This record gives sequence, C-alpha cells and structure tokens, in this order.
Amino acid sequence: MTSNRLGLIGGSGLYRMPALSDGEWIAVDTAWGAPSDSLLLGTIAGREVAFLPRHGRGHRIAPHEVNYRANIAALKAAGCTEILAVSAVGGFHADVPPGSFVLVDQYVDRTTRGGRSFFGDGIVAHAAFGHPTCTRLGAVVAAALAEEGGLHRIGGTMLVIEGPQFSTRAESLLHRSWGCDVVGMTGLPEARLAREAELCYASVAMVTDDDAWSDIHVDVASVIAIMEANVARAQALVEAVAAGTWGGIHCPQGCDHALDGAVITAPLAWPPATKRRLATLLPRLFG
Ligand SMILES: CSC[C@H]1O[C@H](OP(=O)(O)O)[C@H](O)[C@@H]1O
Ligand SMILES: Nc1ncnc2[nH]cnc12
Repeated sequence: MTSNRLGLIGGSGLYRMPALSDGEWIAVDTAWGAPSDSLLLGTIAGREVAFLPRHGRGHRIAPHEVNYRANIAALKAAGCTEILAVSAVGGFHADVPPGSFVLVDQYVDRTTRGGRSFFGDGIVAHAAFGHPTCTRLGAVVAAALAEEGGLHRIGGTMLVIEGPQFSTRAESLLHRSWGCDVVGMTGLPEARLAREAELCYASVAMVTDDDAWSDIHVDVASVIAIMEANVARAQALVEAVAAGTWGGIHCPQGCDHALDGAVITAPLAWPPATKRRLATLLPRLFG
C-alpha cells in the first residue's frame, strides 16, 4: 500500500467524493473491528487519498455507535499519514454563522463514550494532547480555505457532546459561556485516536446552525439544508488540500512520533496479545 495517502473523513452530508478519480471501495478489517464503511481509495488532484464516510453510506451509524478506533486504524492500514476530517457543527457566536467553515484547533470533551484509546489491556500510554491538531496540515487547510474564498475562521474550539440528541438550551448557553466556538458530536474521540495512531489530523467544521442558544433551535432538516448548500464548497476545499504540498512523513510538530516516551508500561510486562494488536497500528513501537 502507498504510505503517504491523505485520509478524508466525511461527516453528515458528505458521503461522496466526486473529485476522486479511479475510485475503488475496499473493505478493510482491523484489530478493533470494522470501520464505518469500506474505504474509497483513489486520487484527488494527483494525491492518493482514502475516503471514509463517518456514519457509513446512507448515514446508518449514530455518533455514539461509530467505531472510531476501527476508522482510524483502517485509514492508517491504508497508508494514510494525514487525516482531514469534516464535520457539521452548531455555532456559538456571530463570528461563526451558519454557512461558515472553522479550522478547529482545540476541543472540550463532554462525551462519555468508550473506545477513546487504543491502549489498555495491559499496555498503558499517555499521549500529549495539548495541541490536538496538526499545525502543518492545518496550514495547508488554512491556505485552501483562503483560496476557496468563503466565510471561514482559522482556529476555534469544538465542544463535543455525546449526542445523539442535540443540547438543551441551558447546555448550549453554558458551552457558549465557556468560550467554545462550535459544537459537534464526533470530533472526539476521533482526534485523540489519530494522535495515538501517530497521524497528522486536521478538522474542518462546517457550521450549520446556532445550536440551541438563540431563538431558532437546531434540527436535522436545517443541518442537511445548510450542508447541501455548502457541499460543493467542502468538495472544493478537499481538492485544494489534496493539491497542497505534502511536507513528507516527518511532521515538524512530531505527530508521526507522538508516542515517543508516552508508553509507561515496562516492555517485559506487555501482554503478548495486546502487543500483537498494537503492532498492527504502531509497528514502529510494537512490531
Ligand atoms: C445530522 S445533525 C447531527 C450529526 O451531524 C454531525 O455529524 P458529523 O460530525 O459526522 O458531521 C454531528 O456530529 C452529528 O453526528
Ligand atoms: N448543534 C449541533 N450540535 C451537535 N452536533 C451538531 N451537528 C450539527 N449541528 C450540531
């Protein structure tokens, strides 16, 4: 398999990649189970890519049901070194109105779901997550957003709720008062797992609504209407990112070595089955 693919995770409303040529859907299984769907392998603007619809084609998988570990492991197994994730989100203030795109660079976690780490079962690691996204890939995305020319914001905090219900008005007002910019249901644990998998990860949030803090509360119909109106912009953005210069395997921020010094369990204590499973994801450390 190619070893510098760009992984693309499509969220609500982004289930296809028309710009992708020579596409082939390939079923992938992982040591953490099956991903949300087969991977669509092909090229966009000359870059080899792997596209995965986060909720599966037909939007069959709820945010709390997504096998995030399998999704990230499958993209890594397909040779991805970078992941661009796209999500529909609610916005918390006038700088991020519906229709705007936000390059997310921080998260606040309000999820309760499991499957948030590849570690456990006898091998413990604590990855640094102070800067949860890749600045190098982020710079490519920022340039693409500028080139695309639509309303956007570089940098923003995504608050991630468990879902699948939207927030109450009280929660929305609280999250807004915390200084968060947007709210979604899927950015975590996805970004955490990309870090543990030593992949560069960037997230573009497409604002579809004002959540529940204003007088008009979010519903699925309004999310889908805004997504449909902006899907061509999202596709153009993905194309521009794919065409952007790939800086090489060695990420200056260290995403590709994110686990250096993070594994605290003594190698002699590693349970063989856990080591074998981790070796499928991180051969550099466990192979
Ligand atoms: C369809 S509205 C709620 C749904 O939309 C977002 O999906 P994604 O993050 O995959 O774009 C949100 O997180 C919910 O899953
Ligand atoms: N307001 C919202 N809350 C959580 N996820 C969303 N996805 C789109 N809009 C959302």
